[in-house]
Amino acid sequence: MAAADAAKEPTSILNVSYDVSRELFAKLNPVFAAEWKAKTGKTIDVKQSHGGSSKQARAVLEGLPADVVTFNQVTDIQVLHDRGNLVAADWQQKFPNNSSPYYSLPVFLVRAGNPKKIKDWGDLTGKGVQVIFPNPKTSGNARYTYLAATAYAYEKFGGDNEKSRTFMKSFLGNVPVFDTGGRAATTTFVDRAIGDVLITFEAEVQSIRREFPDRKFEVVVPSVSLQAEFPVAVVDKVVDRRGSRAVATAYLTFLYSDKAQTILAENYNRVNNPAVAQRFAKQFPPVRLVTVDKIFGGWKKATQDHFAEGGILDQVFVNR
Ligand SMILES: O=S(=O)([O-])[S-]
Repeated sequence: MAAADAAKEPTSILNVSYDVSRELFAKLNPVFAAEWKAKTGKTIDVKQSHGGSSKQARAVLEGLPADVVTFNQVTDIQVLHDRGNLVAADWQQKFPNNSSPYYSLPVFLVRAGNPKKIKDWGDLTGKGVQVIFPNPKTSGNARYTYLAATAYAYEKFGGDNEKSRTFMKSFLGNVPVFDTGGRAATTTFVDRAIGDVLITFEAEVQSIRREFPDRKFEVVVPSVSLQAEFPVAVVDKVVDRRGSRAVATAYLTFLYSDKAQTILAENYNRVNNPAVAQRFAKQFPPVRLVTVDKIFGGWKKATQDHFAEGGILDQVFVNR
């Protein structure tokens, strides 16, 4: 790089991320900064921004200068290409595993002793059970929950659409409040003590359990859940303007390193690195995971069918 360009290199980058990843990236960022310093002699400060993932994607489209995005759903990155040409068309090919350095799934957190005896999705539709998860219109986390429950219903009712819709109507009818993001849903369940079950990513559920040992929350892993991906991308338009491409790319590459994969697994995110996955295997109960591609024909179709204006979500929720 020419001296003039090097002089322009920024001393910070911004990672715009989903709602419940604050603490995770607060752990990863200083490790990356130390590695970057050791390798290049340069100081870098990785700044963080968090919120409901689709809301965050909209903010980036509206000008929030993200050098990188670390989201929880491919559509939230794809929209940055489709609507703003901010990321490359082939962004999913830029990093391993379709640019998804880790994965997770929605699981349940219930109150001490599991008083409502909640074991599976089918236990969440009964009278008197209150279910907490955020709004599928603004939160990727919530979309995984909604689709996981739908996948369960499809299986249970042998693909019968009417029965599945009735199931989803009861399920959604048991949600007393739809927060905009995953962390607000956590606050509703933990601090406001509303609800019998919180449904969110396994990493969030485990971190709540560890943070509040005296509350004796219990984790329940349902019989089937949906694989959640956590895709990442360099925001080309921003890094080219700011001169931060090298450090932004190194940052996302770092997420695949043994060190970062270990931190991810320590924080209850499932990883693909075989050695790290094996070392942490005990903390991840086996679960049958289905995918959006297999059950719903991919995110594009799932979004059109379920989450678009007037889609199945609007129909089953409004008509409850
Ligand atoms: O951002 S989130 O609500 O999907 S965790």
